[in-house]
Amino acid sequence: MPSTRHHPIPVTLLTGFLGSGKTTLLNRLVRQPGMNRILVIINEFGEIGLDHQLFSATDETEVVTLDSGCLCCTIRGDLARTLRDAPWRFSRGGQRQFDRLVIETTGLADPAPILHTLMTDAKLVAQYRLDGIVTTVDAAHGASTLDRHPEAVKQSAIADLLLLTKSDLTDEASLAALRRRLTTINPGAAQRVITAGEIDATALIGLGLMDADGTRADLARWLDGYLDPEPPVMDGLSFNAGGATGLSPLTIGSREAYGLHNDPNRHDDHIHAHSFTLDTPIDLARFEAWLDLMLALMGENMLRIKGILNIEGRDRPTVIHGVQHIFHPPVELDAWPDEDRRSRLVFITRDIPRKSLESVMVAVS
Ligand SMILES: Nc1nc2c(ncn2[C@@H]2O[C@H](COP(=O)(O)OP(=O)(O)OP(=O)(O)O)[C@@H](O)[C@H]2O)c(=O)[nH]1
Repeated sequence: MPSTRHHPIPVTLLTGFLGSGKTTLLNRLVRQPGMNRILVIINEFGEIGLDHQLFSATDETEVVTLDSGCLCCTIRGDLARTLRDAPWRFSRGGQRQFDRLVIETTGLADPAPILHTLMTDAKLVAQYRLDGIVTTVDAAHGASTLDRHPEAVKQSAIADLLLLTKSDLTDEASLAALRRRLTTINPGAAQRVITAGEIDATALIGLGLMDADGTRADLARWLDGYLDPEPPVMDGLSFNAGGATGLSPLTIGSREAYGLHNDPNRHDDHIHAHSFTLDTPIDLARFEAWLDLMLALMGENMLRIKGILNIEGRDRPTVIHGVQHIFHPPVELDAWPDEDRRSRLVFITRDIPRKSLESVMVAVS
């Protein structure tokens, strides 16, 4: 079997609501030059309209609960097996036939269990690394889908890149309103408007935290969508820089700033992105204790956590990356990407008051 130990295969998770254009996008992508060495796994049983040599569909008949035993960690057993077997199944003469994996989820799926599997299954952790989460949003029906389906809100909330599809079926004002709404749900995700799945494949690559060599030159882009105090579409942003504690909280995307009024029945009004910068190095033991407690208490509502940490006594930055209560093992980067040595953390949460996060952030700094 080809070794993947030192070069885990990058994985792109492609999610998005039913009919939002995932398959259309994939069919266009795999035809682009240099994209023939992508393995596409479709986590869906039934008719598949993908015109590609290297793909595998999984059969959702068996449900497996991972070790943590909770509902949000149930995954289709067949998918986990397909992922484990793929490197040898798609190899010829001992040579793996693919360099990148794309997993397309079913439109109604919560993508979290798939991410959990990638992060916790020891064999998969050695074989693969998550490169990014791409979510398609139907520009024509996106707003009503977000209104009616919490799965769609969650798919948007955890994305690294949001692709607004079917822009030909909507008008500019509706598209702009949808974009603003998505910005409030997930201010750090880049947004691209596409038609008929037309996008350069390179735009979907390298969205994650780590480069293959363990450094991340573009770390700023990864976090700064959340941290930029003056992003162009976000007037009304409240920014409280500095303070006696050295804690610089940044509240992003208040709904009123976008002309959106809070409505507890709207799914996305429960989702908030909270960012923090910490000027002083973090006490690791206290931070870990806090994180364990937070995740135990509100794991399922902590949708995504990303952070670069300046840990007391360490010269190099440590990055953390979690989906709900599951974390990638923390990774120490080779070097800080720039002069900024502050710890930066982003939490995308559902129904977690900012104050709960804030009080403990002060405690660890
Ligand atoms: N007008 C228009 N139609 C599109 C566009 N992108 C996709 N479609 C159509 O939308 C329909 C659904 O697209 P799919 O690519 O099958 O969507 P999907 O997300 O894979 O759907 P599921 O697998 O059911 O979740 C198809 O009829 C596509 O031809 C677009 O940009 N414009």
